[in-house]
Amino acid sequence: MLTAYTSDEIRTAERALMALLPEGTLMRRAATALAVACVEALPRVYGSRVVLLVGSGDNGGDALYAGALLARRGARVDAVLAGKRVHEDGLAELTRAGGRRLGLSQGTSDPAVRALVDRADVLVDGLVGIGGTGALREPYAGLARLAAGAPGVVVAVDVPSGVDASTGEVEGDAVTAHLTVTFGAAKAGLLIDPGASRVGALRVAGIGLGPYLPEPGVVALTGPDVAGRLPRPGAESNKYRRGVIGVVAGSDRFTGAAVLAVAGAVRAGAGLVRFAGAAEPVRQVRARWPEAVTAVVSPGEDVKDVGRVQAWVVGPGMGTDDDAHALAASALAAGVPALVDADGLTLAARDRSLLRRAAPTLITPHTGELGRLLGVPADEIEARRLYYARRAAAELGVTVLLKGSTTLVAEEGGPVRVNLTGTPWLATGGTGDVLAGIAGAYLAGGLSALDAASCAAYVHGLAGRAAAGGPGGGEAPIAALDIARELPGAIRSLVAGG
Ligand SMILES: NC(=O)C1=CN([C@@H]2O[C@H](COP(=O)(O)OP(=O)(O)OC[C@H]3O[C@@H](n4cnc5c(N)ncnc54)[C@H](OP(=O)(O)O)[C@@H]3O)[C@@H](O)[C@H]2O)[C@@H](O)CC1
Ligand SMILES: [K+]
Repeated sequence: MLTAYTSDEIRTAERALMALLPEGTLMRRAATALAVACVEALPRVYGSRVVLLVGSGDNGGDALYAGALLARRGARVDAVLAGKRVHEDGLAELTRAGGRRLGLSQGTSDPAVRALVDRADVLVDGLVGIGGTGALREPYAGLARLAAGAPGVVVAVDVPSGVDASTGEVEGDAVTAHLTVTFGAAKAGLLIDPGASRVGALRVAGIGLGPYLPEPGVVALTGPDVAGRLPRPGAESNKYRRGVIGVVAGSDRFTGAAVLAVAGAVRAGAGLVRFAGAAEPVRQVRARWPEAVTAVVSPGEDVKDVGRVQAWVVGPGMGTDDDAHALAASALAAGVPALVDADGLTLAARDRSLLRRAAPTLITPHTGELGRLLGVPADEIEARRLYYARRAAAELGVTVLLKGSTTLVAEEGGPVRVNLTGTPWLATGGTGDVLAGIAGAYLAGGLSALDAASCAAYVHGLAGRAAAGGPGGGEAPIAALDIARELPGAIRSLVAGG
């Protein structure tokens, strides 16, 4: 499991470790790791051009010491000093190694600065790290904009400047890096958008902080974590023991969501799928998924008549009228785990009592749906994903899977799980319905809401990548049903350790 921390947690650990070590040890460890990363990013070090963007704090100090190491290996190193102060020892080290310095007396539009940035093979962003607060101020903001047009490799020191290391929030200009070398442990903000998309490749450089770190507030499951959690049939299994999932989805107007949710459930390995809905979606589901047991539910009927299930999925495409409300309420009245998605969430936004249940409840909103549930604009949620995922879990008393550029799974009292698989190509109609089916199958298979949600997000992301053209993620458009098709292969390679 990858663990991630806030700036304060890192600082506390850093203080505890620093008290045991000679002064400057940690910075030298950090600078060495940073210099090694720069060496690897360069075709050859000797004769290459390295430009350091240096802020006033220790983040700048790291850049200066790393620059000194590169200068000693024959690189031409120029430091652009952006702050009112500079890490004096770091600057002295760079100067001794033959590096040069340039002030910003003429501002960031200084042609000399632009020329350096334009010719840099590697541009090192040492403006601010975990000490950064709020939107980048000038002249740092101007340098971040300049870095955006740099032709060389942009390497961020600890955190891309302008990204809040604790939350991933980005208030103004921020550096977009090709590679971020972060020290001691991952910072939560490096895993969560909008910050995460500024990070590029992430390298965590150990500097000995491990024993001093607290319980993490943010974690990410890795492949083996997910493989170890997935429900798998044993010799004693039968379709009922493996988990029967009930799906309440679709309407005479919207039939696709029903087919897609059932597809996710079947392909994720549900023992049996029971589908309940209006006549037309039932017809469509029967035609596409003969494996499912279907029942037409007329207005006023109770879904319980469909048969016993171990978990319900309620909502995709079911509509939001009174009949839909009654149907959702009858499924959610059952004392088994339930997943509420899409129209089910719109209904819950109008009537929160739908979510007040004794059995575990998982909601799977995108930012717009969560916005309606909390009464907050969607773009505000997009900007502060970690905060709102946590708040929703606490306020609504449910497990929250917040979809979008980085999927988060939050439950009160525990660390938030970030999903690291996926591809931007997943942002297309119907993929959420497939995800609901997968997570519902895992709930029915006996996983907790937290595990069902995070394992579903993981395999959904893997299948999405495969559908887009390859295990690492290709660049091809995908349709939602492609994800269901790729699921068995993705799960197979995950379980095999691939
Ligand atoms: N943790 C570890 O174990 C290790 C940590 N190490 C390193 O130390 C780094 C932390 O260093 P740090 O504490 O000196 O803070 P840092 O990030 O350099 O920035 C602080 C300065 O930035 C400024 N500033 C702030 N916000 C701003 C804004 N919005 N816009 C513009 N300016 C802004 C503000 O300057 P001021 O405005 O006061 O002049 C403030 O003083 C850490 O990220 C890692 O790289 C390694 O060396 C060793 C191991
Ligand atoms: K930085």
